Amino acid sequence: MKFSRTFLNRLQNQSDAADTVVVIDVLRSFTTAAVALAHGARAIYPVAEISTAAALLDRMPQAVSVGAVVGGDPMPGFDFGNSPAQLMQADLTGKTVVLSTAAGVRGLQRFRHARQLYAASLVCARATAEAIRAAGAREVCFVITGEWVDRDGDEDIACADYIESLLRGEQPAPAQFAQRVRDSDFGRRFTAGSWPNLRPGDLELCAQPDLFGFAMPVHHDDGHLIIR
Ligand SMILES: O=C(O)[C@H](CS(=O)(=O)O)OP(=O)(O)O
Repeated sequence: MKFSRTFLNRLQNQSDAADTVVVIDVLRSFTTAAVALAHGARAIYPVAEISTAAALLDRMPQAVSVGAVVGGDPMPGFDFGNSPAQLMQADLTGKTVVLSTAAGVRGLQRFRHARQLYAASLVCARATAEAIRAAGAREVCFVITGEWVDRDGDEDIACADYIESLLRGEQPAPAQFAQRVRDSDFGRRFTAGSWPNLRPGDLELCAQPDLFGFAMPVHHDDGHLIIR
């Protein structure tokens, strides 16, 4: 198996990886998505544009809207912010979720034509590695969504390192990757006390390796991406 990395927010090095693409967003989109599925959501539509989210919500009035703007403040008018800790308290049994976030969802849309596409975070890292192996991947490209001019993105790089190590047949110690999530530039904002919508409870959840035993393959449904 061959491995590569792409950084969503760099103009350079944007490969058009077409085999297996793993879009990583530990803080917080794909931890939020995993919690939503674990709490009963039947499907998640990751949409980048607000207009698309609005159209889907019009078509599916029972759907739950989850999202945040760049920086992490909740999307105005949505039912929930991009907060896994908040969703842990919600009963989403049988619900459809429309997820609109600034980085993770954009990464999925950017690589929507990959042969196999996964949304991944630390809470489902081992299950993601197992799903990739079972699908017979030849080339795996990890997309790092959390690197910005003022953030190192190491929460996502750590998750990529962990999944890649598992795929190489190594036995990595999960705790070191969890610590990197906490120590990342964005991770430290959750404990700084100066970002009211970035709360420590979210960081604690996002830094739990393999909390869930399922992967999040992304499929196509009537012109939209869908995670079931
Ligand atoms: O809401 C979040 O935690 C982040 C904010 S930002 O876009 O990285 O500034 O969004 P996400 O898409 O989950 O990375």
